[in-house]
Amino acid sequence: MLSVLLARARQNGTDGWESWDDAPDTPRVNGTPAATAAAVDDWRGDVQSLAASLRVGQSSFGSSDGSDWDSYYDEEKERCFLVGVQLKQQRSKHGYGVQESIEELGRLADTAGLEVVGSTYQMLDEVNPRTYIGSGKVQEIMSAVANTGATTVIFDDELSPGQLRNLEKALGESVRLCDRTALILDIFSQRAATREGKLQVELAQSEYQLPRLTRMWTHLERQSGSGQVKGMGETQIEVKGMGEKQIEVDRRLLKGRMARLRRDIEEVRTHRRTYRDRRAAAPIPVVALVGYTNAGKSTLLNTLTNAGVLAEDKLFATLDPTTRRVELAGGKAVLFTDTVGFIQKLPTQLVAAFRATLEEIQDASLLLHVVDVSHPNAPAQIDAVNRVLEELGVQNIPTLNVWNKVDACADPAVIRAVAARREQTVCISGLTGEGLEELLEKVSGKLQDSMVSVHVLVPYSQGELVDEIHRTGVVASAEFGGTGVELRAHVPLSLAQRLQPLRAQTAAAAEAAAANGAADDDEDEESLLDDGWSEEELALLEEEEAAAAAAAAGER
Ligand SMILES: Nc1nc2c(ncn2[C@@H]2O[C@H](COP(=O)(O)OP(=O)(O)OP(=O)(O)O)[C@@H](O)[C@H]2O)c(=O)[nH]1
Ligand SMILES: [Mg+2]
Repeated sequence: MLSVLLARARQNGTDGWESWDDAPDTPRVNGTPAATAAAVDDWRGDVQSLAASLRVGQSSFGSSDGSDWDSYYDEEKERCFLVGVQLKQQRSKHGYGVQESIEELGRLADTAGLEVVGSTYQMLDEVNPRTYIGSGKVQEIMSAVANTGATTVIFDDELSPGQLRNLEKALGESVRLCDRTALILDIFSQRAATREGKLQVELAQSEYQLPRLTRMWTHLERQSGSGQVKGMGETQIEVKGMGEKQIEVDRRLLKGRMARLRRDIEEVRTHRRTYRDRRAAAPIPVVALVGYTNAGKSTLLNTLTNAGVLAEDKLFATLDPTTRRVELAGGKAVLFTDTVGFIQKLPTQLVAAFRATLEEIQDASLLLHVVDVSHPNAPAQIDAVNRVLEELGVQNIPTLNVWNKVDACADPAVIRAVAARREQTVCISGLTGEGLEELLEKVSGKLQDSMVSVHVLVPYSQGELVDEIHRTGVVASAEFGGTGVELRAHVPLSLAQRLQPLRAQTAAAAEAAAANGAADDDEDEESLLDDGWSEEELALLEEEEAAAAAAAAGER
């Protein structure tokens, strides 16, 4: 249903074919013949302004058909040609189609500072184990490269070391080969800002390079000039020759470097863990913003908190988590954490590398799954994000679906109506501020759901606990008595556990205790129930305790 609505909401018609019957079998190679470009030289100014006006509101990656004159004349940038493959059995209803995936690859190339001059794709029953695509397609790419002046060919899927070698041989020395994984790794290495981020990316790059060392050599040797995608040759190893023996030496060097990187990462992580533990001791609930890259997570954090986080129309604008405090209605504080965006075909090395950074997500009390609901591929992006969340083992953390950029939808009213009918879904615009009040209300409600109710008597000598209950919980009543403050409140579980010694005795419980001759100091279920803990809360408490014990055992 959502996909139908989204299709209707599309502002720009995109794809050529919806079913396999419509799909062209051998798509034409797209490119800009040099001769044509020369012929239109005089029109250049007009075409450039036309191209610019067409691009308003879109990415700077204009068309995928190579008719991007603006870019054609950009002498500064490295020109690249994109190649995709659609496997017939892979085309699912919600999945990214090959054209959409190539368009996204184009945006990644743009982010990495490359100029896209053309693209092509092929539909296959299965990939060619030697060259990934068929030999006819390789020929087509060779002539497209000659026509467009491309110096780099980027494949939309990860190529095996053997496929890279064979394709490189076929395409010749003057063409640089790259795949989606190397491109994403390159963007990450350009953008990583913190020491931890940089170390993680370097480790991921090394893992990618290790089995491809021989081809990296040829790459490095040819790359003595300057190229803008340096991903594959980034690791600082001296390459002197090409003999097998030297390869072995370098493999060993690279492995040594990887071991050092792992140690350094562990050290940085230990520091961060200490910080997190400290934060956990003053339990302010953490709300993590997760979602597809470019969904608008940083914009939302900025609008909510003036965080000043870089938000831009680029993929992977954010790599390092930023955490900001937000006050909800009633003065309760929560921490909002912005995280790295996800993408379909996310390289496994990167999921693993960023697992540590993504611990921010694992610690969260609530996830906000931010979706660019104006994007034609929103359903596929939602699926891709859910898959990564599953991989990270956080699919059980309570989640609110945040449909962002409703202002950019062709028919916002329809989207709003659908969202209103769905559970746990809020429609917002991080840009205009629409829906943010409702969002914060829902956040507050969800957090309260995940809290337990307590009834405690806090002595005046422990006034700081009263502050903490007010700050992190929702207080139903507070009475100032002779010895302290009697509070009924909903608080986070960890605080509830610390408050257990201060449980207020109800009159009935006190009587029962007197009848038994002594207060029962066993924290058994009944006495907890007397203190106002519901059976459900007790079950929750037990569950959480068991989970915490299991997690602690796992860490050891
Ligand atoms: N029209 C519209 N544009 C938005 C909205 N929210 C964000 N954007 C735009 O979308 C682009 C991406 O926004 P970011 O906030 O950088 O997205 P992100 O999810 O942080 O992206 P990554 O850090 O790359 O994962 C920017 O150009 C924003 O201006 C919105 O509500 N409406
Ligand atoms: Mg961001």
